[in-house]
Amino acid sequence: MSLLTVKNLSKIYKNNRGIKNLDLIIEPGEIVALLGPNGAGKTTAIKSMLGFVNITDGLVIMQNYTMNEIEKARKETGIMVGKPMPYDFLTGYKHMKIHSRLYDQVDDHLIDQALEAVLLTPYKHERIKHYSTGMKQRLAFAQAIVHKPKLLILDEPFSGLDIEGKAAIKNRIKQLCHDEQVGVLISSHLIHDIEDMATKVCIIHDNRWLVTESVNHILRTYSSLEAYYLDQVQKKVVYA
Ligand SMILES: Nc1ncnc2c1ncn2[C@@H]1O[C@H](COP(=O)(O)OP(=O)(O)OP(=O)(O)O)[C@@H](O)[C@H]1O
Repeated sequence: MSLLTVKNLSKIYKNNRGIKNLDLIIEPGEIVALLGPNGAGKTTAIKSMLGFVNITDGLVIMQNYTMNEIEKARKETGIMVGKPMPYDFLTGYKHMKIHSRLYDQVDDHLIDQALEAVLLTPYKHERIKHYSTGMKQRLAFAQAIVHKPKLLILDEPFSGLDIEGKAAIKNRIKQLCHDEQVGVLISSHLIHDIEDMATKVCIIHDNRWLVTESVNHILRTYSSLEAYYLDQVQKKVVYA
């Protein structure tokens, strides 16, 4: 059974922008990159799947829940959307402790594991107001994985991260997919951020879905994901 099925999803704002006709499936163990330039509709697509905005049309089934039960689906999913906004006066550890009250199964061991995965162990008793932007981003990822969800939905998770922070998060994502068959959706406007981990790419451009394709399949024909991406965008311009 798929972890996420999105069919013909559209969210069209009054200005006629947003996202149109998105199709996407995430199976256990897959890392799906939602690729598109700034303003393409990535965040709108993710907010629509998660029920944070009312959709215009389409179908979403997340971990066997329909849109009517999206709150249950969200609780079983690891989510990073928007700028992290933890309480500055808490320590990283206390922040995780309070967040974890949402879940029965999260104990100190899981909190420590999540903080370790994002290299925050040495700073866990420091107040968040002393964290850098990248440290807050890493804390947001720790928060997303702490309850061991089977599905992760991450909107631009690498923004503001340095090389080590990015590598730590990528390694944990790959490990979760490989060892625990977690499925992951990662949005990015940078192919280089996802090319060493994505198993599938979903390209959106100009507020429209273009294509969803497996990376193995793409690399049989194209020399790189970048070449494939540029070809898809070029075809769209020609046929528009
Ligand atoms: N609340 C809103 N009302 C009207 N238009 C909106 C709203 N939110 C986003 N848009 C428009 O919808 C389009 C898609 O925006 P979205 O934020 O989803 O893009 P994105 O791909 O996530 O971009 P970025 O990479 O810059 O974060 C943009 O043209 C944006 O201006």
